[in-house]
Amino acid sequence: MASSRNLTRFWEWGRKIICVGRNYTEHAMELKNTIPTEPVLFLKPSSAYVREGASVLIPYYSSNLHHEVELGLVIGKLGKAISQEAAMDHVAGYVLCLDMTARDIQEECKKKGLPWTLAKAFDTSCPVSDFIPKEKIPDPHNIKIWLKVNDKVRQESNTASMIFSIPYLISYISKIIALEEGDLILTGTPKGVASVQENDEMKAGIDGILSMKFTVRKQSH
Ligand SMILES: O=C(O)/C=C/C(=O)CC(=O)C(=O)O
Ligand SMILES: [Mg+2]
Repeated sequence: MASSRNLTRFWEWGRKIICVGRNYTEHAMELKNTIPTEPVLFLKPSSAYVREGASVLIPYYSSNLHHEVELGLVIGKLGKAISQEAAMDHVAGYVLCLDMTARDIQEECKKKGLPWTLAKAFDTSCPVSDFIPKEKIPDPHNIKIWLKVNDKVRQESNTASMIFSIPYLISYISKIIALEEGDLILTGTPKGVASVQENDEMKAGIDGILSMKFTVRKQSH
């Protein structure tokens, strides 16, 4: 039976946010990571969502918050162990996302062998754009995504540079975690990640499709 919920406002449903890391060679290299042979996965809670008009917060325990602009895949129907051939049938649309990352905390977690939750999953760590219907992006492996801070370009790349394709990611993830309507997959960030400061304005976009703006504020204790 079809859901009565509005998929174009999937962030209100409280479904899963599954993030892929190190999916662009030049970004893996800028952080001195090896190039992965399988996707690197982590999760964010739905409380991480933030929409234009609200601020992105620097967590009180971090002094190095990084932006990561990413293409997001909005899942339209339930699937487990989805084949690569069927994968695109499970995509209902797209969003532009920021995977906000407390890089100083992530470095500490990596050194201590701890999970990345404090670095990646805090409230406001997942700004999202309006929903983009699937038909508006006929080839998601050939779009330009970009991010500016205070009008200066920081990230600019084509999704053609992803290491693992979208069908591969959907197939790989769904063997481990069932994908449900309203889930979001972040496909990884290209190179150029860097710090933002209080009062900075982040503007990000997909060429020819949309753009979005967020202001950075400090979280009070
Ligand atoms: O391994 C690291 O140092 C950092 C990895 C990430 O933050 C991965 C991503 O979130 C990404 O590549 O988009
Ligand atoms: Mg990321």
